Amino acid sequence: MKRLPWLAAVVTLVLVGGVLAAIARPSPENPRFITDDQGRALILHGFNTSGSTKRDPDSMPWIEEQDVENEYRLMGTNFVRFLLQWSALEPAPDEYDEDYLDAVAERVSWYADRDFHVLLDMHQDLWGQSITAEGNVGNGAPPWATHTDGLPVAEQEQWELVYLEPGTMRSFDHFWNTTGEHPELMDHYVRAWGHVAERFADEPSVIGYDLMNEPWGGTLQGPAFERGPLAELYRRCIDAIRGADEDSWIFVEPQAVGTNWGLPSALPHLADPRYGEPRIVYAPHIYPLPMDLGESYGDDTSRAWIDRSVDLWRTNVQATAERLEAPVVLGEFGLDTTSPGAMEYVERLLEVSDEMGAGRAYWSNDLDGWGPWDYGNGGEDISPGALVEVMNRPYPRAIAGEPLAVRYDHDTLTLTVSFAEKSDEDVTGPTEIYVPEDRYPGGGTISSSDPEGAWTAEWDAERSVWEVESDPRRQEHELVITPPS
Ligand SMILES: CN(C)c1ccc(C(=O)NC[C@H]2N[C@H](CO)[C@@H](O)[C@@H]2O)cc1
Repeated sequence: MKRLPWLAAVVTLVLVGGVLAAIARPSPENPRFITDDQGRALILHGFNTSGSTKRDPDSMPWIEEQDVENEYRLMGTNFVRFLLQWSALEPAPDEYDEDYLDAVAERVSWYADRDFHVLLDMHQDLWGQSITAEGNVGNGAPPWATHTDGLPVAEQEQWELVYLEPGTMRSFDHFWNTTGEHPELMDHYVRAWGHVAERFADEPSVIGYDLMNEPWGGTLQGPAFERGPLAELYRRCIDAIRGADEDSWIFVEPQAVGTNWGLPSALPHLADPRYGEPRIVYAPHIYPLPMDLGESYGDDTSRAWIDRSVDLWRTNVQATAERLEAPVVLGEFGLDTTSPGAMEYVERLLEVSDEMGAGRAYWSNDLDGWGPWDYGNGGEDISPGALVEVMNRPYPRAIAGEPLAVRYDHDTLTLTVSFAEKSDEDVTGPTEIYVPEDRYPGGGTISSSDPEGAWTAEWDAERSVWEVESDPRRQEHELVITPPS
């Protein structure tokens, strides 16, 4: 991609300056957290798995079970955004491929056996493979649901521009019923989600469903799209899922364009008909515009623009999460790990998601220079890349209370976890903190603000996790973990 620093600066200045004036306002921290069946707040930390799914003949990621084991051993992750393909799920109208779902379920079990939380992501990019005859550009929707009306779709040097191709625009316009000619498409999509929910409703490791990856409104953009057909799709999918699964969390994304850069979303509040607290999660992505334009975090001027974009993104994400009354999971963040300053950028986003109390999934677990692996010999030789050390950081997997703050100081390797007792709810089980054994032999040193003898900490060497039982008589607790003193 050509470097256009002056354009990056001008465009970002306009975006950040203009929108900050209109939108920026202090907003309360993340109003809620995703909780497990013991009422504990979950901090989700993991990867998108994987980009390779888009081109795999079976629509499966490249990973095998040993790769899941390696990921846990090397990085202690507890979350995976697992890519699904509608085209594999429903190869013909109302015909579901149960072998495909069996293959998904097998991979879910690999993660379940290691206490991961699995988010099933109905992934699309550029609508679907059959927007071009070669089938090598888009992914997601099946051919029978793709109506380009014969309009052209030319491949582009920058893949994103294919979203603007007439045939791609038409395919989306038919799906959102902007044309009024194919209302059946959204019907099928909604029923497909209902079928997936029926299949995984009783799988406790499936934490939830991400209804559509990076939605694109075609000729309908911005609030007209997000508050119109996108919200309609979400409401219908929520109802279909709740007809089969009362308890999983339902993840909704804003339109990608603009919000990936930090601009505000107009997504409206979405009701959850389940009995009890709503379980809707706001799941935006972040790809700062200066980086999309080729700037790197290693350049001081660009880093300043990127940091301002990240701050804008955070402000607007928290405003939308407040409106949705939803916890936040950063569904995608990532970059070319060989670019200058790449690891500092990742550290910054891990810090921001910690401060927001947000989960996060790095894009992506692939052998492609963005992922955590160095690889050679056609992918046969895989070894940990630079990203592994950055992602392999101590973090609280589950917090037995209401999180107040999670702070990791990578200079002193000190993790601080503060949380309050939740008097109004039953919370059972320990606070679980993953600590990488390599830099914290034996789990390092752990301390609590609770009185001596009123709290306990057990080191589970097999999982590399501290299990902490705190003093219920204390309203607030602060745990501090450092390398062995
Ligand atoms: C014009 N539109 C609609 C558009 C432009 C750019 C992206 C994008 O960069 N997305 C970032 C990453 N997300 C996908 C997977 O979800 C990756 O392939 C992209 O790198 C998305 C949409």
